[in-house]
Amino acid sequence: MKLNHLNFEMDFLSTRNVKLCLLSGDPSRTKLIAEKYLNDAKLVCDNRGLLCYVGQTSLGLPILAATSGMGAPSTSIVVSELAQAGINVLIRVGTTGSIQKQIEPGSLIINYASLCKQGAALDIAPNEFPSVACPLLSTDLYYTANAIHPTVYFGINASVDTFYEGQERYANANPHLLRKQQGLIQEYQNLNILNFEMETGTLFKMASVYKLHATSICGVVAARYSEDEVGEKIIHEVVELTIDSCIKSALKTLENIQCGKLKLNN
Ligand SMILES: O=P(O)(O)O[C@H]1O[C@H](CO)[C@@H](O)[C@H]1O
Ligand SMILES: O=c1cc[nH]c(=O)[nH]1
Repeated sequence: MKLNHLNFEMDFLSTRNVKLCLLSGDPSRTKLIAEKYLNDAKLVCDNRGLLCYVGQTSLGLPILAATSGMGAPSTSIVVSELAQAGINVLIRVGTTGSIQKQIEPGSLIINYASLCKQGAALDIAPNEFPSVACPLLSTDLYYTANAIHPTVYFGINASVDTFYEGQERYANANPHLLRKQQGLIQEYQNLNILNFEMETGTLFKMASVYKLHATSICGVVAARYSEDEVGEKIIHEVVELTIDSCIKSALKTLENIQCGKLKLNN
């Protein structure tokens, strides 16, 4: 039987012993991972902008590079189907906007927990259910990233459903944000939240409920603490540099699992 959206046979991955996955919001990042960082990558799904490739790490063992799409509803479909297909470790490789002044564009952030303000997650677990990463996976990723990149941060993010209103962007088709969105960045800065993005919170809740292991590493591509218009923008020049380090770090952590150096409890 085929999966509803990922379009490959339910047992396609398990019969090839593929259990580890790098999950990106952007399909072009999935393609990049497959073509530049994996050996012998083969496209196994191309449906609705959701790309999946099976390829091998430098250890000659298989992993999946998959697309979540943007936001929690799409992520929830993809993560559920990957779990049905036997994936049990997921590392989100994404982009993010920093809200803390010390975290400049070009830095990496590993999130070990999320303030999860996402509608889709409410269909999976109660609002109060913690949105936490796998601690062992996150810690290993923190060390691998530090060996690769000069500026790596470890902390809590806010996962929200909108890129504009939900992240207090005034340079928007709708500059009249609801009162509850006005001052959001300041409020979250005071809560020591490091960054905004749109998938991690739901991924973490799903992983806990489905008994999977998940974590998240993102490149900082926007400085949301900046008062001027620059802070509202994605800095595209920084994306490539940070994403290269995110992918290398996440791959190294998956290789640590493959060679037995990192053991995750079941
Ligand atoms: O770069 P990706 O992984 O898509 O992640 C971030 O970028 C998108 C918004 O531009 C959202 O999906 C957000 O979470
Ligand atoms: O500011 C940003 C940058 C990337 N992704 C987001 O969700 N927000």
